[in-house]
Amino acid sequence: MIELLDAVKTYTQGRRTVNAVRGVTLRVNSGEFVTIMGPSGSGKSTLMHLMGALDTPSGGRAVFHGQDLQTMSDRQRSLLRRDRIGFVFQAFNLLPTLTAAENVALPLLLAGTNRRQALHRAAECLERVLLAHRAEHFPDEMSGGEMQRVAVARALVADPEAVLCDEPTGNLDTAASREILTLLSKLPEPGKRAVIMVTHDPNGASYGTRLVRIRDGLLESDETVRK
Ligand SMILES: Nc1ncnc2c1ncn2[C@@H]1O[C@H](COP(=O)(O)OP(=O)(O)OP(=O)(O)O)[C@@H](O)[C@H]1O
Repeated sequence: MIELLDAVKTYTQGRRTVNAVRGVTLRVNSGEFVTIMGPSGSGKSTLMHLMGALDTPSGGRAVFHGQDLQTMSDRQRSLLRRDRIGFVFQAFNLLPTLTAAENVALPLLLAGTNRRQALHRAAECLERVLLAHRAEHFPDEMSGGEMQRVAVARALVADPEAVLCDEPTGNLDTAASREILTLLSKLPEPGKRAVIMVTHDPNGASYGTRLVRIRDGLLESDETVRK
């Protein structure tokens, strides 16, 4: 469903060039929970941005369900992200003035869904992350683990085919990390959804079905994780 074919990403700042991703070929299928590990600066986030249509490669190809990202307009790519990909980041990125339910509903509201329907769907997603009882709470009334569960619910609200997570447990204690990882490990469904997670935590990688290691912008290894 998501493919990188000899993908290259080069950043240029003035006369300085950084080869963040130097030719990576990777195919992620629905049903998989792929974790990406590697040293700081090795290109993990850049790789995730390419797979999530947040960025386009400078060379090679990034393909989502057969569609080449470079052939899409910015608007088409942003609709792809809105409707078919969910994102979870280390910093939760919840809006402080909205309740949990409103934060989860926001992507649908921005897409034009009516408020009643959007809040109904948000309630379903909050139930899925076991937070129905926090629907009317504001982010500053919740723990870090709860805020990240709201962020997972928000990522699921459009029923996406891929959920991309960049260090989702980076700000959480061990117990909350475990909860989030357990939750994420239940999201992949064959024929429906894949989860891709960048992590520094080897324990986090043990929740995945496949571990990809990146070093110096290149794929170092790609292995099935034994349960
Ligand atoms: N927008 C940008 N402009 C210029 N250089 C960038 C940009 N984004 C990333 N880089 C550089 O590309 C390289 C790879 O960065 P990336 O963030 O993908 O690594 P990472 O493995 O995710 O690192 P970390 O684990 O520290 O988050 C780094 O050298 C970084 O400085």
